Amino acid sequence: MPAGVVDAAAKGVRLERHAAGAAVLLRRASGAKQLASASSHLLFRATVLATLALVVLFAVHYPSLLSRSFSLSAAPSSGSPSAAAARSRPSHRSLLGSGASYGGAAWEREVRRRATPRRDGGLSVLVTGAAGFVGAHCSLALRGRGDGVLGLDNFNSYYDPALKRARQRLLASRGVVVLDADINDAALLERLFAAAPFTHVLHLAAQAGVRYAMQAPQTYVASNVAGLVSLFEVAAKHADPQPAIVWASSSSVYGLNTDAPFSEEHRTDRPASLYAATKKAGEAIAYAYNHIYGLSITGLRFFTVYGPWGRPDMAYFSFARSIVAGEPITLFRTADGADARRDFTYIDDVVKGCLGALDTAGRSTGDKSGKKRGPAPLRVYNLGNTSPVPVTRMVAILEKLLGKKANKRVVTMPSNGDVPFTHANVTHAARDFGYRPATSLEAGLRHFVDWFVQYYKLDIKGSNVLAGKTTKKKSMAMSAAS
Ligand SMILES: O=C(O)[C@H]1O[C@H](OP(=O)(O)OP(=O)(O)OC[C@H]2O[C@@H](n3ccc(=O)[nH]c3=O)[C@H](O)[C@@H]2O)[C@H](O)[C@@H](O)[C@H]1O
Repeated sequence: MPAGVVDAAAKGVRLERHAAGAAVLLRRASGAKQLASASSHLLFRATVLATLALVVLFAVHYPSLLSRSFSLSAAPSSGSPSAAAARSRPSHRSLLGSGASYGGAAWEREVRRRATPRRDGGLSVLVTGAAGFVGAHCSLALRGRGDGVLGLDNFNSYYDPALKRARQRLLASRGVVVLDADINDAALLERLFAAAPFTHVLHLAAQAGVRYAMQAPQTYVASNVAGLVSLFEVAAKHADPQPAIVWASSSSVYGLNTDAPFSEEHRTDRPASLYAATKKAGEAIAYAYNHIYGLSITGLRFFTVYGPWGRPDMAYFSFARSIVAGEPITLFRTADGADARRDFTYIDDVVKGCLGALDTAGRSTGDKSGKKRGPAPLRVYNLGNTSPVPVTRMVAILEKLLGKKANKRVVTMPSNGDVPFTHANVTHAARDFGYRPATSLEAGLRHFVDWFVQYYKLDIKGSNVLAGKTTKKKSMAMSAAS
């Protein structure tokens, strides 16, 4: 075969191959096109279905977001507060989410609404530790007089979180929302201050308990030092306007002070526990933030606060439980055989002190730019009862109220942070905001035991609590406050 023919034939074969290849490519291309078109149909349908599902989900949850959760109108009826609280759902959780999920326009609107006072000249207060003992009582009192209140609490398990949840439900039933949030979550605090112009912060979130500090020292640093700094930082640098801050210090800062009664002028440089040391550190930190940023700061030194809805870790509460259960209680005596004494202070008196401190807290003088216009108030007050009582006397009152003898074991006070006595001088608080403690330990414990028996649904025969002997109205003051 001539070479040209061979070439032509070869070219023809190549051309045929190319043609065949092109046909295959074309077929593949058209297949791909069909596939792409089928996929886009599928994608379109999936998008439509997903959108529909989202619409349905939103429709189901929207009411809980804005109405059910915030129309917290189911007030506890008569009967035990716990039962009433259990009937009221913790719906604000679904409403306000938790932690990082907080935010959005609807959330901000609701934060603002909660923070808005309902009376002329009312305060707008962010309460930290609002599901705690003092926090819950103060939140209700503030709300009851028409101030705007928004609470937050991290619901830690230092003591039974179920009690904190019960307080939260009670507050919810009175229109106070408590967010699940930690004071160390600076981003959340910033969002809160961006959403609402809080005029005041009542900062009660803390790691409490004197003796527990031996077991869990870091939790004290995290809450009482790092948490305090976190709050001060946001209040100083992000809040506009800067709020005035009233916060919980402690009688324990007097430590091994022997001058009595304890005055704010006495030395507080001998803390006997890490708890006391963190509260003392808090007072120094407050000084620095006041000095640098012009934050108005008031520290309140609480003296062994007790009452209904109290803290189960405290002696009066745990002793009551042990007496009812027939279990032994351990009483501490000093090395020279003296009874430990405490200036037990009733919760209603402390609430009045907290509100008085808020009402008289002057304004902060700084702004977000870091400038301050002049000195801002820096205050510290004792909130005690001014009449120390031996712990043995406290036990005797409980025995009488519960109609049952305690099984007592007396030991020498271990060196775990305890102090032998506390005794408050409250002349400064009396002078500046009319603080006058008015509740004897007998009366206060009666209110506590009344609540205690109802909350835990105890049926105590022979006690002085039931059979209408107590002033129910008074002991249920917190649940009745609105
Ligand atoms: O004022 C405060 O700043 C602190 O008050 C509270 O501390 P305290 O005054 O130590 O209260 P609390 O534990 O109820 O012990 C009371 C008495 O019972 C004695 N006590 C205690 C336990 C025990 O098993 N036996 C006993 O005899 C004990 O020796 C003491 O004499 C808060 O807990 C604390 O968070 C902080 O707020």
